[in-house]
Amino acid sequence: MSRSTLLPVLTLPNPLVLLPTARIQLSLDEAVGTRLIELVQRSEVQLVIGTVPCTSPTTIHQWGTAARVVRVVRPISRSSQRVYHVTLHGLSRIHYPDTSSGPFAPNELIELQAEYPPADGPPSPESIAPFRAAASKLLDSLAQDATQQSRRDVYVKISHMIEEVSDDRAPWMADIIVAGINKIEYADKLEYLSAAGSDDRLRRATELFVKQASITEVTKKIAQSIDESLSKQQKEFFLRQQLAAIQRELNNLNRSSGAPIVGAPGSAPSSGSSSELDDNEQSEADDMAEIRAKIEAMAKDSEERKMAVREWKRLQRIPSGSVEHGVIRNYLEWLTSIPWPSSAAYANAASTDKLKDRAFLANARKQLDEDHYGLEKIKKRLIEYLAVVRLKQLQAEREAPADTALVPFTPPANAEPEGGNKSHRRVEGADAEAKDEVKDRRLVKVPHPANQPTPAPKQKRGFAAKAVKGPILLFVGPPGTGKTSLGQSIARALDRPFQRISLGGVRDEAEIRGHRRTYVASGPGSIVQALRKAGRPDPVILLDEVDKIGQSNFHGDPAAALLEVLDPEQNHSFNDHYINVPIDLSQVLFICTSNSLETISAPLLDRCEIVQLSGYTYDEKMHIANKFLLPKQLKANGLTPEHVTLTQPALMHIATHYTREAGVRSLERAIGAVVRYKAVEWAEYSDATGITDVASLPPLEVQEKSKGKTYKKLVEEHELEKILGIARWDEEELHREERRGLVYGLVVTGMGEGGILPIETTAVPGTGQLKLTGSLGEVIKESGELALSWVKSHAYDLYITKLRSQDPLKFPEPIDIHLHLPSGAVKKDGPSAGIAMTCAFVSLLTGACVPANVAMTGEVTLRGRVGPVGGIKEKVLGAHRAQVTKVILPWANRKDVEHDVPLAVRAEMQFVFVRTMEEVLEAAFGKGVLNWRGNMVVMESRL
Ligand SMILES: Nc1ncnc2c1ncn2[C@@H]1O[C@H](COP(=O)(O)OP(=O)(O)OP(=O)(O)O)[C@@H](O)[C@H]1O
Repeated sequence: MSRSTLLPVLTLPNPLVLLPTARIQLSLDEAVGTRLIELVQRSEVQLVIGTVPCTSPTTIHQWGTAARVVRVVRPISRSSQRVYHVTLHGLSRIHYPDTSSGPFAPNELIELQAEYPPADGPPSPESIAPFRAAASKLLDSLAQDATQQSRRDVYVKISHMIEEVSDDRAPWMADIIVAGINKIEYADKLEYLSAAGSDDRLRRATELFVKQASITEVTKKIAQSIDESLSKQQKEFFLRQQLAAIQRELNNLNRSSGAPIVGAPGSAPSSGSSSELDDNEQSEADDMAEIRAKIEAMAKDSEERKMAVREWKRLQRIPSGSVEHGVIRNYLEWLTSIPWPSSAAYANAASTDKLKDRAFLANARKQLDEDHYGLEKIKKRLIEYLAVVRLKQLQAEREAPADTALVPFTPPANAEPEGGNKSHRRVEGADAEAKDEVKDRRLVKVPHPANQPTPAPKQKRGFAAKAVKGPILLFVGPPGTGKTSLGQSIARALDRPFQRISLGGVRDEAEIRGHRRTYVASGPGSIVQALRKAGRPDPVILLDEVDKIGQSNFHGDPAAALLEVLDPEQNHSFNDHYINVPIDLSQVLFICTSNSLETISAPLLDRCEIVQLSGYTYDEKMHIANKFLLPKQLKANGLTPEHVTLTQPALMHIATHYTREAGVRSLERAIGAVVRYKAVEWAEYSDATGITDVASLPPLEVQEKSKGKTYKKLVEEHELEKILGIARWDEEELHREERRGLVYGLVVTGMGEGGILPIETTAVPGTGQLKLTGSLGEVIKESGELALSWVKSHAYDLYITKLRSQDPLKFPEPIDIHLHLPSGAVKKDGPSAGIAMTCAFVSLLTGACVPANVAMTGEVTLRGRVGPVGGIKEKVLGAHRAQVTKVILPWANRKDVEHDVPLAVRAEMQFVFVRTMEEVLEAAFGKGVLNWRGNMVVMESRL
């Protein structure tokens, strides 16, 4: 029979449920806490209250648990609303018959009628056995999955208790376990709380345990299946990789046999099942197949083939995503893309046929004339050069033994490099030997197959058999004189590819020779790159600006690397650090260009044949501008000769006032600027009038009458300032003046360009010293001192001093002479300013002036002899450009003027060739301007 009593009952907030045997702790607000404390204080024994779960904010469950109040504490902090903490220990189930009197709220202490259910007997064995089994199973699996050792121990301990506990204590055990499992749902707990009878309780606990165990099992299974599916993906990835590899092999087979592989997955184009998604894989496969085919085409037993095969084998062993794979592949791509002279692919070069052509030299001459105006001597030299190349080539072909021929290697249908899968090659017994023998015969000299069953067609010898070593040309001259474009013309004449390597500022040997493969992002040097771009082993390679290559430094010696490239004795086995296989460069025609010879190392000069280009006269420039530069610029700017016509005076004005150079590069640029200006004008006119065809352009008068926009084809001299701005060189000409102590010398700059250089002298109070400034080198300083000594020794004869024993720098007043060469930042050296400096001193000390139209060059000795100097053509052309009309030159340079200076220039200038200083003074100052005391002969013998 159940006992009924009025109890203080604490409503538990959702999802709290207190089961018998369990303990909970919860916070209460001030009012509830104070009441509870009052109750505790009033009670003589330990206070027991009822607890009831709130199933919703206003209702309570019908079953609850009587609980002992273990502790009520009031924490020190009063900040929060819930200020009391109470600990309750569940004792037994209680039933609340009247729960409809609500509404109820959680966390409240209410008075409720509660009934204790009657004590139940021991549970039946039918419900105990499944309970024990289900509980053990659940606890075991919980112990297995527990991550903390302490938890695992608890589960194991309870599991043991289940086995040992007596039957009548089993419901108590059920309460303990259900209360201890956090994962049990709220509704299940409420239902379990309602189970008053022992059997009922065990049955529901068993159900709960089974449910929990199956949830855990399912969770595990799901996790496992996720794991499995992940590893399946990985498996799929590997399978796909294998599939791609198989497809590649099939494609190779397909390609070499020419037959489509029907139904092969990915045999894309033939099966028609390709998709753009396969592109990457497909192109990857294609690239590898291409490399492989190129390796196969390499000459057997050649160094490059051995290296390629070795690297190919390594490539096969390395996973395709790895860094190393990329490095090796990159290397193989380079190695196989070099046009190896030994390769059968280059056995027949088109240029050989070209060379055999009887009209070869005539055609070459035509080509040179088409590309360049003038340069007669140079063209003659180039024709000689081409004739030598041709003769050597033909001779090499004749010398090749007639009874041997190269059988070109045609890869067999299923051929593969040595690095390939060996199982493909397996053939049985004698048959295998025979096949190997056939393979070994690839690209080797074999006796002429006169009586062979299937004779191979006789081929021309490959490049490996030729040994043509052309001389190396070195074009030296100022910028823009056509050195590079002459190189291009030679390549066109020989019908060979042209490549240009700029050596200006190359400081690192690796730029020529490549970096070793151990460096990150290493690659081959410029020679190999040029060969690859040319695509043939016999290109014309222009080494531009060899004079500007860096000297030996800690990055190696680039000039030394160049020596190896250019030396015919060494360049058949040029070693690029990256490629690391000797490369035969003996078929390459190297042409070097340079602005001056001074900075080129002697060993390099020794290997080259020098061809001097010294700049153009105005007349030549006019021709080049009319025939080449203007048409080129018109074409480049989308116009025709009908659109723009430059008058000859206008062209000449551009050349003389807007450019001051030996070559024609600035002239071309200025012409380009004029053409562009006209292009804009034409476009504006065309937009305004709708006239698009220049043929229907009305005459200028008609255009002007219409009062709209006008367009004039003709560009005249007076319009240039509007187009090109103020002329650059007008001012300087005004500044050339006739002054005491000032003389114009002739110089050649580091760029190989000639010009005039003022030599300024002035006298300042001093102690008879000579001061030389203007970045002067040792030699030019010495010749300055020498010049002064000559003047001092002739001071009396020239009426500078009154007594032979007087020093003109000390009498009548002590002075210092300061000599300066302007453009102070530019280094100057050499003896050729000797006569000009002497004239400057004489002018300073006598007061006579040298006219501004006179310029001179020549070395002077202490005896007053004038010695020859270099760069006469450049200097004379420079003087001509500067509109100097009288040039004083050493007698020994007469032939240079006759040979090198164009007639047109000679006709416009006066040349005075001198042997002695006296002749120089007469030519410079004019006859009779300087007074001489006594007789020259006497004077000379005295010295
Ligand atoms: N004799 C010539 N006939 C026709 N065109 C010429 C002639 N000389 C030079 N040119 C033209 O002048 C331009 C400059 O020539 P190029 O580039 O060959 O000069 P470069 O001597 O190589 O100069 P750099 O020393 O600066 O390299 C080119 O457009 C070239 O065609």
